[in-house]
Amino acid sequence: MLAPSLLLRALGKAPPSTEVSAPLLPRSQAEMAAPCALTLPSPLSVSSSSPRRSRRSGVVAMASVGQKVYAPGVAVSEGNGGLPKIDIKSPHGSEAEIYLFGACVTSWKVPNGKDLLFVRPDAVFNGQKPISGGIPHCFPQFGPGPMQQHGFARNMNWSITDSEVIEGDPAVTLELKDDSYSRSMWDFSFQALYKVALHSTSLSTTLKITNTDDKPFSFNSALHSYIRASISGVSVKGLKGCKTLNKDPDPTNPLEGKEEREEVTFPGFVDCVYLGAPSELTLDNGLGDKIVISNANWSDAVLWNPHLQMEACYKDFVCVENAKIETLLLEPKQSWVAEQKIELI
Ligand SMILES: O=P(O)(O)OC[C@H]1O[C@@H](O)[C@H](O)[C@@H](O)[C@@H]1O
Repeated sequence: MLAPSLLLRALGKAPPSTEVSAPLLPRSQAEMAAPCALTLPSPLSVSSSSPRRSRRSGVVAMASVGQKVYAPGVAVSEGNGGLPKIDIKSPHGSEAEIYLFGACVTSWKVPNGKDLLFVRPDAVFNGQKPISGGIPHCFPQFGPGPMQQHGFARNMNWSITDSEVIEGDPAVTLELKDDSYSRSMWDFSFQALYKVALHSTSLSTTLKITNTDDKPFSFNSALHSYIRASISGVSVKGLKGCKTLNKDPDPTNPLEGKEEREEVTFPGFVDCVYLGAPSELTLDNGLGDKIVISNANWSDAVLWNPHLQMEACYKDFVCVENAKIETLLLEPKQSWVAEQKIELI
């Protein structure tokens, strides 16, 4: 049972919307709709004053204002450190957990019970430091840069704006808006909407950043995905030919190069940005699983394994991050949308 104060935080500041949240775009549509930055004519949220339910082309949505009513397969509970988390369960047997702090997906279990994500043993759940593991956000800065490492979205509380069932599977949408904390680092008004949709063998996320200010802003971003692995057996396919920015040895002065390998492996420390990455990478996690990480509009990728810098856990994970490294400019009212799908094949 969630403590009342936590429940209030979980229910968040914004009323859930039910009418206009679209199912995840098929890849081709997402690409067409968002080649770079697109202007959406109308705001995304339509608020309701009482719980209600709508059904449109396979989408069932349930939401309430100030009441704990979510779509079937979606619940809010108390997680580590008393932080609220969303639990989503698919009737196909997969499940995921998302902390409102950082909108961080910390667990994604496929029907055989395996959790394909990894949370570092040094992760703290105190609502102060970002959660080190799962899929943290890097926004509005990937870094290094003038702001704190990876920006602020991973250490702010997001709120739930929508929950729905799409063709039998649950999905939730979280929202982040600027506040005094974000403005102390980045003085802009913005809205981030993050939709997480569970399927039997895949997890999709759609991130939409909207400039709600009256002046343009620039940002970059990444989904810093920690994938459970056995590092000596890990390989990532699909990056051959990409321009690389190798952050080893100096992250502030990365070395330019080109990836020549069909398969990238992790025999030691790796911290490398791949510019113009393809829309699909194949990861062998070294544990017997093949995972396809596909995306629309995340133009770049990052591979990271800390090796002996994190002696206690480096063997157990690899970060394969979809990223937008080259700075993106959004004019007032413009939005940028990017989608990621992680699929066990
Ligand atoms: O420990 P953090 O702040 O989550 O960052 C971990 C790493 O994240 C990676 O994305 C960066 O490329 C690395 O340079 C960085 O060290």
